Amino acid sequence: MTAFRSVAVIGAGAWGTALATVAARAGRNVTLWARNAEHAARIASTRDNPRLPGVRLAPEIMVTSELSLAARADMLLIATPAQHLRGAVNMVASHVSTPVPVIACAKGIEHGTHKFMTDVIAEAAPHALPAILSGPSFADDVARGLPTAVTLAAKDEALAGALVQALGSATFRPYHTTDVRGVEIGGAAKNVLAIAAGIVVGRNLGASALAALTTRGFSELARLGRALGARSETLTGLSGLGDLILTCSSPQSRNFALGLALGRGEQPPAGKLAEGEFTAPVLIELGASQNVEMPVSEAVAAILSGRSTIDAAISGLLTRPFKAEE
Ligand SMILES: NC(=O)C1=CN([C@@H]2O[C@H](COP(=O)(O)OP(=O)(O)OC[C@H]3O[C@@H](n4cnc5c(N)ncnc54)[C@H](OP(=O)(O)O)[C@@H]3O)[C@@H](O)[C@H]2O)C=CC1
Ligand SMILES: O=C(CO)COP(=O)(O)O
Repeated sequence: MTAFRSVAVIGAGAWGTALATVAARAGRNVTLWARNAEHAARIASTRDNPRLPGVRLAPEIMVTSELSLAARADMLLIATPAQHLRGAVNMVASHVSTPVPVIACAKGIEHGTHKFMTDVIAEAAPHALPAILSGPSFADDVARGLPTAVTLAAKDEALAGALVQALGSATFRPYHTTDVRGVEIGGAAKNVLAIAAGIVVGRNLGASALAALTTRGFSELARLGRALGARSETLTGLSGLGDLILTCSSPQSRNFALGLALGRGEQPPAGKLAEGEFTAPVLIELGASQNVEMPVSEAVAAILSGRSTIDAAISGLLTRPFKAEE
């Protein structure tokens, strides 16, 4: 397996910037690609990205808006929002003719197609070796070198292991798996559930309610995962339960912060990407197509679309028939 000496990160947002830092720390030659030339030039000269304020970019990281420079790396990390991943991979694909690993770092499901991120990569870049990186990891923590652990999945175990070797370090510990779908489901669903958790806190429903919501949220994440063939150890692992715990318990999460504002009846934070907002409608369509009950996700989707008030959604969840715990 190749040593993966060079890494390009496509998308210079908070997560792309943190991942560039991680790859540099792991000893790779790193290129960070921003779509906007002015933005790229400003980050390159100031070594600071306003999307991840307070983090100084290591001098050895090359920042560019030239896609041909980035696309020649030994592996590509795609760190755009989930709904823009196809567009980004389409652009990269025209520069890639060898089987290079393309790792999805976004958490979501594509609107319209219901496709998960690695399926989008496989369609948009037929030469690529799709993989996914996901797990409990705030960009700010990762960039500052605080200890974090994530899951990295590829269908080929040797490839997943080699990618982990290339990106891992003492403070960024990826665990490898071949359960690509399990990793994708956890990352997508937890963002929707984190909005619900934020609402619970914003409405002052108490710590017991938050624990109940998080646990019942995990139940529906796991039900959907099982229906789609995910392994239980993935669902209870870093990219499933691990990321759910993180984002359902911290206002540092933009999804939780969105729910918190909604629950308090305040304006949601402006200009902050909360993927759960985009994932919610697709997640419940996917659940329905699999005959999987997802009441918490459905409540979030109904609130976000204006089909339900928060009070009606909470009352709907609390008056569901009693049933056996599974
Ligand atoms: N932040 C975090 O802690 C973590 C985020 N993630 C996931 O990473 C993904 C990205 O999130 P994050 O970096 O935080 O979001 P940000 O909003 O910080 O950044 C998104 C970046 O994507 C760029 N972008 C948007 N559309 C395109 C496009 N079509 N082509 C190329 N680049 C594009 C934006 O460019 P521009 O600046 O020009 O607008 C921006 O730099 C999400 O799916 C998120 O769930 C995963 C783990 C942790
Ligand atoms: O995915 C994340 C942490 O694992 C980041 O969460 P938010 O997108 O909710 O900020």
